[in-house]
Amino acid sequence: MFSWSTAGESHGQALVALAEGVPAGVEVTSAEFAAALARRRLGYGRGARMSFEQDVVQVLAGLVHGRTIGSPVALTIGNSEWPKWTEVMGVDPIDCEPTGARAAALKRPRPGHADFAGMAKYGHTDCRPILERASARETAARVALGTLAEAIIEQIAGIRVVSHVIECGYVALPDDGIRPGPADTPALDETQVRCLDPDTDAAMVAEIDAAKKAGDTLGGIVEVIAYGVPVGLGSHVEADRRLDAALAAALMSIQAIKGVEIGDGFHQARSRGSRAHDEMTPTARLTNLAGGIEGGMSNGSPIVVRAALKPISSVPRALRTFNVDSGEEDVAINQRSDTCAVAPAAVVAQAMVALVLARALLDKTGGDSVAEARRNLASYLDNLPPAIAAVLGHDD
Ligand SMILES: Cc1cc2nc3c(=O)[nH]c(=O)nc-3n(C[C@H](O)[C@H](O)[C@H](O)COP(=O)(O)O)c2cc1C
Ligand SMILES: C=C(O[C@@H]1CC(C(=O)O)=C[C@@H](OP(=O)(O)O)[C@H]1O)C(=O)O
Repeated sequence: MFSWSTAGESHGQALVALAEGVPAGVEVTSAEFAAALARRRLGYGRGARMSFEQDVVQVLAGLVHGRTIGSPVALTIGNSEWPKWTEVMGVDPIDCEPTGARAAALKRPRPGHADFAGMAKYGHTDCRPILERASARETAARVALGTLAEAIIEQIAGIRVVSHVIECGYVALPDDGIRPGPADTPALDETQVRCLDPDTDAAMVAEIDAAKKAGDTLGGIVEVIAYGVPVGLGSHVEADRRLDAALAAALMSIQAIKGVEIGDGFHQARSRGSRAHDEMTPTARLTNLAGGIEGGMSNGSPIVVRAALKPISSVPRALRTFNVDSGEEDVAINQRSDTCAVAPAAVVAQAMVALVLARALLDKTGGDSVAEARRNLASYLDNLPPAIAAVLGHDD
């Protein structure tokens, strides 16, 4: 079974990513991992850390001459800032207390962060051990894994995944605004806030500037679209095999994501049934309000999912909190934070969707190599009942 995990702290030596159940013969290069990581650093509204830190990716295992060999894929993303943090974040015991600005214990849990609940749960009186792992720095490892997942799903099934920003603060892409196609990732990379509509992109930049000027932060809504997903990934038969449930959990696991929508889910809820569902003719689906999933299974239409990102929690206009030592009122610290991370969140959401689809696809096809998985997929699709193949457009 395809599975993955990450390790690493925000100011530790490196992030680590591990993927298991990877078929042999997936073509992917170090340069592709690096390009995806660079994409996650894009986006207007990011803080200073994005400009001085680099993601140094190194694939350690599972890949030989640009192809997976069937063994686990392991990689690290070195933190180029590590030399400044060795004293505070070093793994071995030290003889004396660390010194310097970075060493000061963080005693004021920041609202909207993991600090308060994490200190209570793990028994710390310093926020550092909590914030180091709660930080969205970890999403770099997920994006690296997503690069592998995108290669798996494209090379076995021709699936292409894109992500964009549809809302940033009060600015929204109009309902009839331009949506990215399967090959639009390079065009999206050229935008400021990952929105192809130039007027909306510019309005989002202005919204971020206004929030920053007011000492405030912003969230937004991202959309991920997966094209070319074969019918029948996921299943209705058991709760934990539902594709919509897996996608919702994966997106919700991203730091600061507070809402997930499959297709036009919230709009559907406000509609009458006669307008809420995607009718079929013998040769086509007429709409895709369901976002490509019915009964927990892909239905052959593009998969469309959205995720809502809360505003950045470290608000320059300091939020009220308390000091964990004195119990007295205080305000939260705020250092060099992002103003808005909606563009990188879209890239992270894309990675999470690719990871879920890679698992669902390999669950369906089986196969220890790309070639075997492809043969199995072709055999399944070639044997669909003819009238069903006709609706999907597979009858030619
Ligand atoms: C790509 C990305 C970048 C982020 N950057 C920041 C940041 O610079 N400052 C901040 O306070 N929160 C940032 N966050 C959000 C925090 O990580 C998040 O609010 C915090 O971990 C608590 O979120 P949770 O309640 O969903 O766990 C970022 C989130 C993402 C997805
Ligand atoms: C480092 C990254 O994002 C970080 C995510 C983050 C948070 O609280 O989630 C807070 C900021 O870090 P710091 O507080 O150390 O300045 C961001 O820069 C990254 O995305 O690579």
